[in-house]
Parts: sequence; structure tokens; C-alpha cells
Amino acid sequence: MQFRYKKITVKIGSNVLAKADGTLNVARIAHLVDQIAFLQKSGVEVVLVSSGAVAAGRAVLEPVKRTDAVSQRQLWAALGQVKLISRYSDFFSEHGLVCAQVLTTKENFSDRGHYLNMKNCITTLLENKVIPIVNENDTISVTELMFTDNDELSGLIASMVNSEALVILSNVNGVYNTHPQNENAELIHQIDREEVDLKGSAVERQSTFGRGGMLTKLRIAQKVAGDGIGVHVANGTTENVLIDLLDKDKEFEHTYFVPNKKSSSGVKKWIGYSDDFAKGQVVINQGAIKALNSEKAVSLLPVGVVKTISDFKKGDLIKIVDETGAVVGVGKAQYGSDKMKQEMDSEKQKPLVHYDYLYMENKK
Ligand SMILES: Nc1ncnc2c1ncn2[C@@H]1O[C@H](COP(=O)(O)OP(=O)(O)O)[C@@H](O)[C@H]1O
Ligand SMILES: N[C@@H](CCC(=O)OP(=O)(O)O)C(=O)O
Repeated sequence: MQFRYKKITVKIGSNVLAKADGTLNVARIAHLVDQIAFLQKSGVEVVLVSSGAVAAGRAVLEPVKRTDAVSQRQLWAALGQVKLISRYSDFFSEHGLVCAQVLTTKENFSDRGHYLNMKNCITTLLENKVIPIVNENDTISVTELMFTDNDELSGLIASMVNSEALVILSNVNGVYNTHPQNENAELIHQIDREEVDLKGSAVERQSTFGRGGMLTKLRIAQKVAGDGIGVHVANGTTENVLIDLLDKDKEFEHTYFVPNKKSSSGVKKWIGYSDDFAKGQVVINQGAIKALNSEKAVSLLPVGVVKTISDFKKGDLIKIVDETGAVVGVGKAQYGSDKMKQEMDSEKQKPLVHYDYLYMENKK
């Protein structure tokens, strides 16, 4: 059997791992582990991003007194992560394989040093044929410090480890043109960059156990595909899903996000996913947007900046928005906002963001 890729990231959603009563579906974990073990033994490197901690914890105990939603989630996630990993560990060991736990937070992605440490850890695990199992550290990630959901985390991980593809497993066959429960819902088999805009109410409706819903999958998949990584959204509750999906000779019903042919450098990728951590913000004009999105390597000059929304210092990440406020890119400032006025008056303007440190959302 020939597989499509040699290195993939697989994200298993809460809806795949939780039973109807919200507790962990152990048989499903066992079946997914069988498939990952088969892939690994066939020479496909797998990084796993697994939800399921809260589901696993829910079955362990009920809080002794009325508890707020955040504390309850912390309690279940802390208890459940141990259960979840020990299930994975037991099932992988039946195949003579070892897995390891990597817990992270959104904050860890804001610092390039922490980011590189995490990358090094996962790379070392893979070199040693260990299957990394990544999850958000739910015990300390609350409110604004949280990832939207594990789809967001899986996109960051796939990009960080240079996966050839990201497979997102949920409880539906893929992305539909409207909510799958609607009578005339149709599965979208392939999505090219920026082709689909499903921001209708149907797509925003959330499921029982998932956090972000289909809208985050769509947003993340489009971003990841834009970075040159193909994304497959498929049904994790279907038997043999991973093997059939990745088999070169099989057609499997799901949604495929076609990757951009070009991929960005490591530092640009990191910058591209860091807009939430940007300190400054500038508005740029349409001419600058067009030039920066062209196929050429163009840096952002102060002449393209219409105004500064939040001040920044040299080295800070800045969010670059258009005149409607939509984010068009992220970059590292070569000087602070105080110096920008000076540069604007200069005949030979020094780039505010050098091309090597500029990530544009819609770069050709
Ligand atoms: N257009 C759509 N296409 C597919 N699924 C959709 C759509 N709109 C809403 N959904 C819902 O999104 C859910 C999957 O997202 P989510 O709850 O985040 O799952 P997971 O826990 O697997 O990450 C599905 O159960 C489905 O009901
Ligand atoms: N970290 C949580 C899962 C959070 C989450 O966002 O899940 P999902 O809806 O599957 O993307 C857990 O392990 O229960």
C-alpha cells in the first residue's frame, strides 16, 4: 500500500473522542491508534493533536460543590489528560510503539524562543520514533489565553513541524455548503484558496462537545493551505478513515483544501500565526497591499502606511490592516513608530518591515 505523504499532523476532535454522554470513547481511540501505528510502521511520521481531556475527566468525578464553568473545565481537563494519555500509551504499546505528551498554551507561540524549544522537542521525539501527542494545557489556558480550539493548535503544529498535510478528524464527512443537518446540505469536496466563504449562521452553530465549530476549521484550513500544507477534513468516526484517506489508490469522501504551491520560511510562518500577539498596528493603502501581495519580494515602506493605530518599538510584531480594518499581514518592525515620521520625510525610506520578516495573508 502506498500512502500520499511521509509526514503528517492528525487532529482528533472532541466530537470524535466523546460518546453521547460526554465521556471518552475508548474503542474509538483504540481503532485510531491501530491506524496510526500502521501508518508509522509504513514509514509515515505522525504528530497527533488530540482533544479528549475534558471528556476523559468528566467520567472520573463530579465536582463536590457548584463550580463555575472555568474551574469545572480545569478540574476535568487535569484529571482527564492523565487518563487520555494513559489510554494512548497502552494502545500504542500493544503495537510496540511509544508515545509522549506535549502540553502547550497559546502564550508559548508568542515567544520565538519558546516556539523553537517546542519545535525542537517534537522533532527530537520524531527522530526517536516516538509519537508526540499534543494538547492544549487546559489547566492554565483560560479565557483570552486560550486557543479558539484544537483546530487552531493543530494548524500551528503542522506549520511548525513542516508537515506535508494536516488531517482534521471531526464527526462530519467534511465541510458542507450549509449546516449538515439542513436538508439540502452538500459536501464540498475540494476548496481552493479563498474560494469558499461559509460565514453564514449555519456554519457558526456549534456542536455538543466541540469548542470552535466548523468556522475555525475553515479559517485554519485556509490559512494552513495558504502556507503550502494540504488540509483534509474528514469523519473520524468512520472505520479505517486514516488508512483509506491516505491510501494513494483510493478515493475517500471528505473535504480537501488545495495547498498553495509556495511555502514560507520558518520565521515567516511563525510571524504569520502571531497576529494575536502583535503589539503595534498600522493601516496601509491599497497600492501597498497590491505590491506586497504580488509575486515579487517587496518590503513595506512607510510611504504605504496611512496611519498608526497602536504604537510599537523596534523588533515588535505589528499587525497590518487595510482601510476597513481587516488584517492583511503581520510583520516585525525594523524601527519604532516614533521614528516612522522621520523615515517618511526621508528621500530614501528604510523599510518599516523587511520582506524576510513580513507575512501577507494573500501573498501569491
Ligand atoms: N457547514 C458545515 N459543514 C460541516 N460541519 C458543520 C457546518 N456547520 C456547522 N457544522 C458543525 O461543526 C461540527 C464540527 O465542529 P466541532 O464541533 O468543532 O468538532 P470537533 O470537536 O471535531 O473539533 C459538526 O458536528 C457540525 O455539526
Ligand atoms: N483541550 C480540550 C479540547 C478543546 C477543543 O478545542 O476541542 P475541539 O473542539 O476538538 O477542537 C480537551 O482536551 O478536552
